Amino acid sequence: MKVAPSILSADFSRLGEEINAIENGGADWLHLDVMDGNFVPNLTFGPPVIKCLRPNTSLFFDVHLMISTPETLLQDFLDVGADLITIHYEATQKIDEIIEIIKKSGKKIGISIKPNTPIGTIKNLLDKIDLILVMSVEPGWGGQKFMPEMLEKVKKLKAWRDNNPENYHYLIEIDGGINNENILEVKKAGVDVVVAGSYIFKRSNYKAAISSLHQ
Ligand SMILES: O=C(CO)[C@@H](O)[C@H](O)COP(=O)(O)O
Ligand SMILES: [Fe+2]
Repeated sequence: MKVAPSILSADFSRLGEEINAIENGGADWLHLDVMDGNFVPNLTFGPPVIKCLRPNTSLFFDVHLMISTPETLLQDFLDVGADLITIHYEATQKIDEIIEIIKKSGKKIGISIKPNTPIGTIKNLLDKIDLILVMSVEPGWGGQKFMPEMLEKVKKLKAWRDNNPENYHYLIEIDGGINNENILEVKKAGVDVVVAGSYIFKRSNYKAAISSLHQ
């Protein structure tokens, strides 16, 4: 299982150093939470910040777009070095178009769903995507409480993929409230990639925090 620290809980005044520290601490991916103050009430950063971070690390850039109509900024995120772009199912009417554009660019495409969106809603997209991101908190902030009932979505996604390996190749990622107390349950449900923000960045030893999620 891969661990993708979310820089949302990092010290933004020292972002480059923080990323080097989690890279040296064994992070597999870097999770970048982009918020627009519209799809979610919070605001973070956009393509210029990601562009500055790109030469600083060789980590895989897992960009989680919590923005309305992501199609308008898609090319910018591709241009600044995103490796995987995850858009929210609830944020656009143009999912098929977005999937096409990202696939043509050679980058990976993920779809995310909020806690209240049933998993069946996106079933018809699963054969076209590289990753499905199950939100285990309401998107918008780090440091919220994990919603264990979201693991039912993970179990369904795993069963669908196991039963249809020719058509389904997606990774299952979970995001929100992950820590050393729920990680075993999360792993057992079938998650391939865990995002963790506050659990890692609130600790002084990032390596130990990342290792505790890997085990
Ligand atoms: O997308 C989001 C929040 O909307 C996340 O990626 C959070 O940043 C995860 O933070 P923790 O819940 O692990 O503190
Ligand atoms: Fe996220």
